[in-house]
Amino acid sequence: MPIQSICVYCGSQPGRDPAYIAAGRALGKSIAAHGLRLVYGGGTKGIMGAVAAGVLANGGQVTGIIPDFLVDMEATRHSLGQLDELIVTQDMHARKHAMFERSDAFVTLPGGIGTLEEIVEIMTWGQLGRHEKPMVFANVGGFWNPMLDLIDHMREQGFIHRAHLVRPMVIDAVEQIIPAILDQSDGKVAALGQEDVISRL
Ligand SMILES: Nc1ncnc2c1ncn2[C@@H]1O[C@H](COP(=O)(O)O)[C@@H](O)[C@H]1O
Repeated sequence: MPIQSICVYCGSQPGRDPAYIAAGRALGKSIAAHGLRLVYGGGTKGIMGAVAAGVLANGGQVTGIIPDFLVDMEATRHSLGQLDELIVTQDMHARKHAMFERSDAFVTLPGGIGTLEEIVEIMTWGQLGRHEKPMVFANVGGFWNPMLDLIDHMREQGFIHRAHLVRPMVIDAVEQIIPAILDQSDGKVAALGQEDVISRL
């Protein structure tokens, strides 16, 4: 099944380093340039807003999936009207399920607790054999290193079972992410030969 849509998990805040917002915009641009659809949480601020803006500014398509209560928290409600598809769910559970169902791959940019929860759930479902969709940590400025260390620690201590099912890619350069996902889905990731920028847990 060809990759058609990319789910991006990321912070609803911009973070301290301007590189995070720049990475969000660049990833959005890359998604649009490859003719793929962005699926994301519908936020219009922070890195979430930057990714969506990056897609829309480059003629791409965006599906925002947002729970009812968060629509009302969005000060810029009108901005949601700029998305070409907006799905409003009853609650967070329905939202996360809809994001999973509509996405062919998952990318995690820097973010906070919400972002962490989202990618951990996707890794959990992978470990349980519920999907084989590509997963990527966009390791902007080494942001995810503490998380990657924790996962290594869990593995060393014997808590990562069926580890072959939980093998997200770790990619530093945002421009490399979409090509790596497309190559993985073609079974070509080994041929990339870029172990310095693309590694696997
Ligand atoms: N304003 C928001 N709009 C949409 N979604 C939001 C918003 N604020 C938080 N969220 C949810 O949280 C994650 C990101 O959470 P962080 O804690 O900022 O990493 C986002 O995907 C939504 O699920």
